[in-house]
Amino acid sequence: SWGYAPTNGPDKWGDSFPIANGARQSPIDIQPAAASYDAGLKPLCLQYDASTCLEILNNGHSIQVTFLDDSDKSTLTNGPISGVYRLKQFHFHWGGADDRGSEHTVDGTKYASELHLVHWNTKYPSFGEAASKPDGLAVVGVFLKIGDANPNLQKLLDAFDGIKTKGTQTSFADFDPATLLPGSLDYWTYDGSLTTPPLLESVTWIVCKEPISVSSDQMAKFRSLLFSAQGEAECCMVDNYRPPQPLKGRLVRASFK
Ligand SMILES: NS(=O)(=O)c1ccc(O)c(NC(=O)NCCc2ccccn2)c1
Ligand SMILES: [Zn+2]
Repeated sequence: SWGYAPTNGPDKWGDSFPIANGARQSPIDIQPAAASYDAGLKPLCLQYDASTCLEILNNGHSIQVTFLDDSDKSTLTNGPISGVYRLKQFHFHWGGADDRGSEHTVDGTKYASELHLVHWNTKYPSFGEAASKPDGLAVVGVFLKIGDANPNLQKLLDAFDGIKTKGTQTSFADFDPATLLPGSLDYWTYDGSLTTPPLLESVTWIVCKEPISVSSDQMAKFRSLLFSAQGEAECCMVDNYRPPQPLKGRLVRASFK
């Protein structure tokens, strides 16, 4: 199945998922000078309840923290979207070294990692239903920039020993994802897709301009995870990012001047 190796990575995804060459694929290179300031864009409203945090898992592509999404306890409202979107999960993408790892880039600049907070539109009955609709999902992207250690990542990193291999998970309670947001919620927004197969063109992307910090040592913890399952030849979970895709005439709007 799909992955990030030369044999099954991003350049091969189009063989099984032809939408890989579609009109609204993600990620993209964001060029701030070409973005259009839209005074009509509202501030993001992210309201999360730590008690909805369920577990942390290694799904063989990334590490993912999943949330109870049977009520409007953890939601995204306003910003570029209308209605209420529920938080389903968050996960990361990162590189094999500090000079790469993010999926979106800014004027070609790659960050060491990128956090994705995945929300689905409650006008649909579930994430799975929403994932196939053009307005079904909204993902907030936050860049991780190498600098001081980030204390808000530590609880997450401390859980990694229990989820080293593909298919492992552990309970993970009382984590507030708002602690991973930057001080400013200025953002760029554009219509895009899932950045992994099935590459569904159902995502309103909301990429924060301000990164959060992560230290080199903390990044090394991410790189100690494995793509491989227990008993398989060990394969380090690194470079699990899709490179930028053609903009194909799309408009990128900015919430700030
Ligand atoms: N990287 S991303 O675009 O934020 C993102 C967000 C939510 C996702 O479910 C995915 N992709 C993902 O989970 N793919 C494998 C499982 C899946 C998800 C959706 C529909 C069918 N199968 C990517
Ligand atoms: Zn992602």
